Amino acid sequence: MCTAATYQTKNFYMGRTLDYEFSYGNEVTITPRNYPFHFRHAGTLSSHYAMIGMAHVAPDNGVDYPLYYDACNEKGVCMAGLNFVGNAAYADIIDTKENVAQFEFIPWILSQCASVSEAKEKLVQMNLVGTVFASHFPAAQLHWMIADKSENIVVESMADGLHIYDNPAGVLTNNPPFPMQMFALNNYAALSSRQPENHFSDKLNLQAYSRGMGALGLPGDLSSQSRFIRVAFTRLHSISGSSEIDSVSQFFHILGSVDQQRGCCEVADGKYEITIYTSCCNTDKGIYYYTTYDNHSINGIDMHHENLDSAELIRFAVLDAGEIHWQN
Ligand SMILES: C[C@H](CCC(=O)NCCS(=O)(=O)O)[C@H]1CC[C@H]2[C@@H]3[C@H](O)C[C@@H]4C[C@H](O)CC[C@]4(C)[C@H]3C[C@H](O)[C@]12C
Repeated sequence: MCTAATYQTKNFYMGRTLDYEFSYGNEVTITPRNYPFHFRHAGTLSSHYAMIGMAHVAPDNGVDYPLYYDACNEKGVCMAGLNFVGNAAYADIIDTKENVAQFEFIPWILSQCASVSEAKEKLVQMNLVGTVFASHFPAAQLHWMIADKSENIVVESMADGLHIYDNPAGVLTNNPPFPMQMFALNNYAALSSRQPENHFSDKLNLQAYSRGMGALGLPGDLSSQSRFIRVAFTRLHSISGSSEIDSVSQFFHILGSVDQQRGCCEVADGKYEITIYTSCCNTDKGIYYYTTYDNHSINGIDMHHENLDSAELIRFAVLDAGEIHWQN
């Protein structure tokens, strides 16, 4: 399971949890402006917007290629891919369209679009195809959130075509398709961050005997529908200062509401899904923050501290080891 969300304070933030039972091996990866993208069907882009995000880097014709999971570009557009297993379906190649392989979707949008509005224009001419990166990497079955400070959309490629939805909740998880996730919010319209009043019956003296009872009924399990509701509630009620540390700290608390602990979600005999990493990107400043399952300290990488005019990927190994700051 995975969850992505956005958050607005003085700056605009987007991040995700990456939940899975094993890691493909990922690094925080900056693609500078002059790294040539050789798209499989859509030609070569020699110069483009720079981006930073989490990627598995693999050789492609002798050159390192960034297989992004989530990323943000220097214009403040960000994008995350989340599992959509059983529902994702990619199209066949159509000669009259711009054919984009599923693994190229994040770089194809982020390298060329300065806003979600520009991304929407690109999507009109795009045909998302199932071309694989390599034979040992079958096409990932995903759907995507694309956001900037003004707009948030979800893109789902299904057997009946490409769907683009506005995302007023600012959240994406996994199955079912996005319109069903949004519809389920209707069931929780009565939930509140305030204490409840007794609407049950005036014949009974019902009391709020504990704090937090306004949100009684908020689903606590790890299913993607429940995580969608829980993160939407947490995000929409979130209050924080607008400084960088206040905002980033609050963002990690929002996604912390759907953190997956080892042992609670068994996906095969003895195999458990966990939150491998949680990310938070300051999309205005191009800073990528992350924590990992064992490393709860917030680590940060600022793309503007690197030479963004270069032509080679800039890669940072994830700091995975947990640390305790002893005070005596
Ligand atoms: C497994 C990841 C998604 C995690 C997730 O959504 N878990 C939820 C599980 S469930 O639905 O609730 O069961 C996805 C997100 C991004 C994916 C990767 C990226 O798409 C980049 C390449 C794409 C290649 O086709 C496959 C390898 C790959 C390197 C992908 C491997 C894997 O599918 C990743 C890492």
